[in-house]
Amino acid sequence: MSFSRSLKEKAIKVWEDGYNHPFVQELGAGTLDKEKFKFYLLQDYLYLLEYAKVFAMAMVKADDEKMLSNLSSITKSIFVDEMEVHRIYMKEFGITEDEVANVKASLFNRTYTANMLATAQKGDLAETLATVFPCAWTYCDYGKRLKEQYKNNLEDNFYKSWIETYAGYEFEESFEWFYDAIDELVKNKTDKEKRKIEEIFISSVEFEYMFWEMAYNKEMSYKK
Ligand SMILES: Cc1ncc(CN)c(N)n1
Repeated sequence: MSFSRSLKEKAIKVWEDGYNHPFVQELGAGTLDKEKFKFYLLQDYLYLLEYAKVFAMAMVKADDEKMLSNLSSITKSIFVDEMEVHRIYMKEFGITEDEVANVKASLFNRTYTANMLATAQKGDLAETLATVFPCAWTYCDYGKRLKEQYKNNLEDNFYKSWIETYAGYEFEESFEWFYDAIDELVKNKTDKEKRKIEEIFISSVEFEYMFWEMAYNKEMSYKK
């Protein structure tokens, strides 16, 4: 198995805990409290703005045309395809543009995005891709699995658009190039440098888990 594809196994415990998190499972079953989803949606909107900046930082580190073009396409797909899901649900919830403009990022959301941006700022291109790789890969994996697991009641599921977006071919296509790109970038790295990339990847899987947890508990800040 290639280095990039083996990364999931390195984080398998928290990866599976993420899939089995009540937020993800209840979303799949269609039973998730809409207020929890609304909280997630608004926080995720802010998250995606910061996530897109990591790709902009990756572009500055890239030299070849293919890499630049892939990074530019995924950034476009964040604003066009992923944000479309947000627009659908925001309309459904009657969330106004004013409301969106006034949302404050939760403490954990700020922690997660600050970590991604700091990794991108300090690291090379491989490290920058490793910090955002789980963001795309876990969503694709969870989306596909939910679609299969809950196929019998998908039509009536309020969260069908979310599931179908992340289970869809377009989403997978937007980041599939990551596997070969990471394998190419680590070719000349030492074992120690590869371990660092693994650690960055695992951290982001952990952050993804905690994002579900934050949303499920609608946690804006610390608890006393
Ligand atoms: C927190 C989070 N992580 C990942 C994704 C999928 N790009 C997302 N929309 N939100």
